[in-house]
Formats: sequence, C-alpha cells, structure tokens
Amino acid sequence: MTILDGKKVSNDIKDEIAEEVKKMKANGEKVPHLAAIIVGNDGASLTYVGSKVRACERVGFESTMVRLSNTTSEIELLDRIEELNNDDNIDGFIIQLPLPPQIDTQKVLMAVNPDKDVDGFHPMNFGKMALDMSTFIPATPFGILELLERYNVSTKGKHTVVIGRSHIVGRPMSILMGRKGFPGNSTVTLTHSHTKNITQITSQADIIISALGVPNFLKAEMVKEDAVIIDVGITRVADESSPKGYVITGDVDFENVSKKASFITPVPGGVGPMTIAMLLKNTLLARERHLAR
Ligand SMILES: Nc1nc(=O)c2c([nH]1)NC[C@@H]1CN(c3ccc(C(=O)N[C@@H](CCC(=O)O)C(=O)O)cc3)C=[N+]21
Repeated sequence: MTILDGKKVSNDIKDEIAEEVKKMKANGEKVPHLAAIIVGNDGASLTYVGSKVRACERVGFESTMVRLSNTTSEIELLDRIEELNNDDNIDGFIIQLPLPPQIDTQKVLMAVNPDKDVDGFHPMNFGKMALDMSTFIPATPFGILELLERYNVSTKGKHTVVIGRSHIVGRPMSILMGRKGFPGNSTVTLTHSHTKNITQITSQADIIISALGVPNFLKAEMVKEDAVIIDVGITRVADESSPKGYVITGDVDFENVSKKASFITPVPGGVGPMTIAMLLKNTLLARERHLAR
C-alpha cells in the first residue's frame, strides 16, 4: 500500500512555482496576483481562504482578500466582481463557496471574466474542460489528476467510481477521468444520492473517488483488494480532546480500507493541500494568459 502524500507533492509543486516566480522577478516582470472574495464568517471558509493567502505568500505571489458581510446583496457582490474583472492588477480571482442563501451562486459565477476564473467554475471554462480544450481545471479535480500522475497510478481501461456529483468535484472528476490521455481513459461511473446498491458498484471499482462529505462512509467491505482510493471528504467532527475542538474526517474508513488499497490518500494531508497548490498553478497560468491579452 502506498500513501498518496498530497502534503509532500503540494510542497514540491509550490517549490516549482516559487522558482518560476523568481525567474519572473529576475526578468523585471510583475508577479501573479490572486484575489479571493469571501462572503460571511463561516469558520471553515475563513480557514481555507487563509491557507490560500499563506500559500500565495510562500510562492511569492501577491494576494488580496476581499471580505464581505454575511448580509451582502447579490448586486453588491456582482459589483465587486466587476471591479476585479476590470482591475488590471489582478490576474485571477475566486469567490469562496458556499455563498449565503440570498445570493444566486450560478449567476455570480457567470459574472466572473473567464480569463480570470482560476477556479474554473464559469460555464465557458467548464464547457471547454468537457470538450478537451485548454482551460482552467477546477483545483480539486486538477489536484487529484496531478497526484495520480506523479505517483504513476494507472488509469487506462480502469473502472473509476466517483461518489458525489457536486459541480466542484464529482461532476468534473467524472468527465476528466474519462477523457483521452493520462490520467484518463477510465470507464467512469458517477454515483449519487439516488444510486441503488452502491456497495455493488464500489466493490467493482479499480479507482474510487469519494466526494460525499459523510465521515467514514466508505468501509472495507465496499472496496475490492488493491483498489485505488481518493478521499475528497473534509468534514469537521467535534472532538474535545483535540486542540481546535474538532478533527478533520474524510469519507473513508482509513484504518480498515487502507489494508486493502494499493494507493490511498489520507485526510488531512491528501487532496486538500493539492487543491491549494493547483489554485496557485491556475493563477500562474492566468498571469501568462493576462500577458498574452
Ligand atoms: N471557490 C471555491 N474554491 C475552492 O477551491 C473551495 C471552495 N470555494 N469552497 C470550499 C472548498 C474546500 N476547499 C479546500 C481547500 C483546502 C483544504 C485543505 O488544505 N485541507 C487540509 C486541512 C485543512 C484544515 O485543517 O482545515 C487537508 O486536507 O490536509 C481543504 C478544502 C476548497 N474549496
């Protein structure tokens, strides 16, 4: 069994990006600048955006965090997006999800200039991804592909089962694993809340990508020997014995499933850190595209 060490790989990627930034600086070029809009005070969202800002500092990017109150109207948010779209200093930006209920998420994501959409959530970029055109690939799926690639995990002709059809993980992942090339060429099954007899499906899988958000959902009885297990779940479970008062728990019963797996991602230290590294990678790409405009 091999642990797919997202923490380590993400650090390697950050080092590679930092090298690129050094070269840009040596050439007198402006460094990439990422902005993040965060609406409200959700603890987990603030933690993630904080990690993104710190990651920018580490690789030498500029970053801007735009904090808006929980009562922000859709119009106000659209105005802020327009400002970032028109701000020549900003190469790329993200709107941290989820958004409060008074805001129509799809409408907001459609307002982002596709050339600055480093999350890859705009329908134009999602469509390009589905059509194998060059674009921003959403950071979490992109991170999973990168992990599979760097550990040379074989995907061709394998049966990949994706659990969860969210717009940011499950749906794009199901498209990407079935694309031509590596990592891809998989036969994909997308499962969700209406799937019947999920164990029958997961136990046939060569690769399982679980993006459900139900702690310890995937049990050893549900996976076959030597399966590849990618755990995208990151649920905070209350735990008074830990310093933060909670522990981050994945979708996978790691202790038991890891005994059967050929490769497995841990939580924390697996897919999460990769997400942040790939957001930086997309920002670097956005800087290059910006220069080309
Ligand atoms: N517009 C938008 N883009 C996103 O990419 C986005 C988002 N909204 N909303 C929420 C999800 C979630 N997400 C994570 C990023 C890093 C970790 C991460 O670094 N996790 C650490 C643990 C972090 C901790 O201690 O809380 C780990 O798994 O090792 C997790 C989750 C990005 N998301």
